Amino acid sequence: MPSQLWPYITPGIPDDLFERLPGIPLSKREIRLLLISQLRLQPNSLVWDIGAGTGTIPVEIGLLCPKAQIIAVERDDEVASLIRRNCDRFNVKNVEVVEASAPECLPNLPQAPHRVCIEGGRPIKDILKAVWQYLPLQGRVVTTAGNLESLYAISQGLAELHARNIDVVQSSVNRLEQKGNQQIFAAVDPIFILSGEKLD
Ligand SMILES: C[S@@+](CC[C@H](N)C(=O)[O-])C[C@H]1O[C@@H](n2cnc3c(N)ncnc32)[C@H](O)[C@@H]1O
Repeated sequence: MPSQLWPYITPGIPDDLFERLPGIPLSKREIRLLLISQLRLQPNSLVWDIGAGTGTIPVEIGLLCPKAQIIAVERDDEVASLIRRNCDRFNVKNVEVVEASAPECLPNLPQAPHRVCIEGGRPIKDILKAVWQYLPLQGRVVTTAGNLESLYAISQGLAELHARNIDVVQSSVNRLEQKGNQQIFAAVDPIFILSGEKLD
């Protein structure tokens, strides 16, 4: 592991330490922290990350829970390779990258995930409903919405699925940035983080 990446073994890895590909989104550090907190991980959790993108969530979970099994699902093959490289970069060994599209691939994944993070796939409500079929009792889903349409679709989906302990948090984060000769606070795009559990 390059020395600059050590000792990032706690959640909240700075965004610029991940390898990026142009145009491929990344959950910003502060949003990631909220998302990971909402996952309420356990040491041996089986976690599905649907639409894993740059791989920031699998890397963070892999470092936090080295005994967990993390399945990173990504439909784009170049992006899937990026996830593998980011896992190598942080020496994360417990992530399996599945190059496939959800929800079609769900029957072929290791079954009965304790935790599912959904950050990709449209329509999002259909992905949520498909994932729910594979969730065991006590299982928990965390998903994000960056716009009103997704927020509405996910809330409606959670309600229709009779999800319990529904939790919705909206981020409000400002970062200090240099602009010309001034330091200003720039807003990070607000994101809704929605969670729900399957209890019956
Ligand atoms: C917002 S990005 C995820 C960013 C990620 N959380 C991170 O911080 O690195 C969403 C990703 O989902 C992938 N995706 C979209 N629809 C998908 C689907 N149906 N199945 C699998 N991956 C999908 C996209 O290719 C994209 O890379």
